[in-house]
Amino acid sequence: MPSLSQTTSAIASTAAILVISSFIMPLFNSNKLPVEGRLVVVTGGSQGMGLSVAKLLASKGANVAIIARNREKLDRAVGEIRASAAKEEQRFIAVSADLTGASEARRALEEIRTWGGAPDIVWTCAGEAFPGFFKDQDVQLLEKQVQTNYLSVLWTAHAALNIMTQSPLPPQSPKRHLIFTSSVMAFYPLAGYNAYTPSKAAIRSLADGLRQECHLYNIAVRVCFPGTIYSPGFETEQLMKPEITKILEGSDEGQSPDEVAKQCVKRLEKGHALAVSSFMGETLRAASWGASPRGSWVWDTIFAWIINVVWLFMGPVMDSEVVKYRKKKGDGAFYSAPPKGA
Ligand SMILES: NC(=O)C1=CN([C@@H]2O[C@H](COP(=O)(O)OP(=O)(O)OC[C@H]3O[C@@H](n4cnc5c(N)ncnc54)[C@H](OP(=O)(O)O)[C@@H]3O)[C@@H](O)[C@H]2O)C=CC1
Ligand SMILES: CCCCCCCCCCCCCCCC(=O)[C@@H](N)CO
Repeated sequence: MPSLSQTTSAIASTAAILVISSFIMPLFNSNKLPVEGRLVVVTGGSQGMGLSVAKLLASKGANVAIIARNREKLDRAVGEIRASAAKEEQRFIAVSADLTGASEARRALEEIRTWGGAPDIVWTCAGEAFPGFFKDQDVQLLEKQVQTNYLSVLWTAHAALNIMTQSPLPPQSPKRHLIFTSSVMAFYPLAGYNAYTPSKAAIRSLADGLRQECHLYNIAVRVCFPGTIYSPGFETEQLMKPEITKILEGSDEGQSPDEVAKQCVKRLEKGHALAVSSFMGETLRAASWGASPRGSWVWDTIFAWIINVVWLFMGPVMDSEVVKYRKKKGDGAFYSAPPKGA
């Protein structure tokens, strides 16, 4: 039996090693996402999180190309991005394209290649949510959300990878990156977002598979999982969001687009494959790791054990909110109206 003093000193020295190494290790950790002088493409870069990402990377010295549909918003955004630049010689361009079409995505990226060469980093931020009850949404709206949230990423990634692999970098160069934007709801779907969330979950799946495949080209594949972002898109979605959805997502504090960009970039610079932007994101990710690479082996493993137990209680609590809401509104309140004449 070790004595009490032996046990105490073992614990104390382990703690000391952990504390000291947590100060020393960062000194050896290089930035995994250097952007200075490199070409970054940001889809959905004309507003919200995409614009914040573009401005932040411009402030770190990147040349930035943004893609979105609306020309006026694009032009205004490029002005803002240019104003954030670190140096005079950085270059910026805005390309208008609807990324839900494969040929448009290809054209936009080819236009950028002609302008500035093959991109080093392609970060997809384009996406939009139209919350509502699944059964009440018309099929066009269901399809549109798959197109804007999933197909736009699929086409962008496909075109980008083809362009990147046609102009290989010298072996010692920092890695090229494909970065996708999903949502914390890829980890925990909520009522009212069922036309949107599956596309965000598909993005995570695409990233996990492509990350493995892209080791063939030494290209890093990453995903960000923001929670609520107080963006122009969020204001629009609030107008149609069911009350119960607002209740369910109410415990998420939300972040400004600038804060989301800052938090995601910080974690991508550390090399996180699944980059969250908040503690809520970390909590929701904890029980959803599967085989994805962890950010911190020790912390993510211990936290996952804890959260797996927490969900035993939180899952039913969240579901019971919906049942409570149904009872408050009266059973049958959410049924569809019978067809006319029936
Ligand atoms: N807001 C939130 O609470 C959350 C958002 N997210 C995700 O984060 C990302 C950024 O969200 P947010 O900051 O709210 O963005 P916004 O909705 O404010 O902006 C969306 C951007 O994407 C562009 N875009 C939309 N559709 C297309 C298209 N078909 N082709 C090309 N560009 C398109 C828009 O420009 P234009 O309309 O001119 O094309 C705009 O630049 C999205 O992927 C979103 O799904 C994730 C979690 C939470
Ligand atoms: C383990 C215990 C945790 C239980 C708490 C669960 C709370 C869930 C909050 C989810 C917030 C969803 C924000 C994403 C929004 C989004 O993607 C859209 N706004 C798209 O635009």
